[in-house]
Amino acid sequence: MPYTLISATPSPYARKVRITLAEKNIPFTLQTEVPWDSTTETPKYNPLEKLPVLIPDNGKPVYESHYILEWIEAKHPDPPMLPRDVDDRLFAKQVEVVADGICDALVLCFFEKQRGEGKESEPWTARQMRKVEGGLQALATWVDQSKDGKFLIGDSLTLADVAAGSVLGYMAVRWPGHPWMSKHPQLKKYWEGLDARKSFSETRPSPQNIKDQIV
Ligand SMILES: N[C@@H](CCC(=O)N[C@@H](CS(=O)(=O)O)C(=O)NCC(=O)O)C(=O)O
Repeated sequence: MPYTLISATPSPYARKVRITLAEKNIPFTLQTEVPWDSTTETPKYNPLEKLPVLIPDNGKPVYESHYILEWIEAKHPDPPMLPRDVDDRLFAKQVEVVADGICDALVLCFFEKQRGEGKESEPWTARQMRKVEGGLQALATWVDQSKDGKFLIGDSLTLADVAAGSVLGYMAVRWPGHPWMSKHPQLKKYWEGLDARKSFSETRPSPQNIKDQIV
C-alpha cells in the first residue's frame, strides 16, 4: 500500500517532501488539508498537530519535515538526495536549516498580520523579517559560491536545492511583493532553473482558505 502524505497547498515544508518523493519515484497518496481548521487530521498522527505527516504502510506516522526527509533517505537511498562527501552532506542540512528558518519567520509574520488592525506587533514583525532577509542573503551567497549557479552542491539536485527551492517558491506565491528577485538576481535565476523541474512544477504552492479563527 503506498504511503500517505498529509499536506497543505501552501506548505513549503510539505513541498520538500512532495518533491523528494517525486524525485525518488516513490508512489504516495496526497491528503491535502487545512491544518489550522478543526477538521484537520494532524492531531491523530502528530502530537504537535502539524503537517507534513508521512504515514507509511506500517501505519507509524513520521512527522517534522526534516526528519521525514531523513527517514525517506534512510529507507529509500536511491537516487540519493544527499552528497557522498560528509562535509557536503552537512552543508546540505545547514541549507535546509536556513530555508526552514525563513519559512518559520514568514509564518510568524503571516499570523501577526492576522491579529487585525492596530494589534500587530511592529517590532516582532521587523525581527522576523530581519531573519528572512538574512536567510535570503545566505542563500544568495551560497548560489554565488556554487559551481555554476544551477545546484548548490556539485552537478545534481540535493536536499539543499529542495529546501532552498521550496522556500523561494513560497516567497514567490505568498509574498509576491517582496523584492528578493531584484535584490538577488542570481537567486531568481537559480530558483527558475529548479522550478522548471517536473517535481517542482507539479508541486507549486497555492493559497488555502482558513475557516477557523487562529490568533
Ligand atoms: N517545523 C515543521 C513546521 C511545519 C508547519 O509549521 N506546518 C504548518 C502548516 S504550513 O505552515 O506548512 O502550511 C502546520 O501544520 N501548522 C499547524 C500548527 O502549527 O498548529 C516542519 O518542518 O514540518
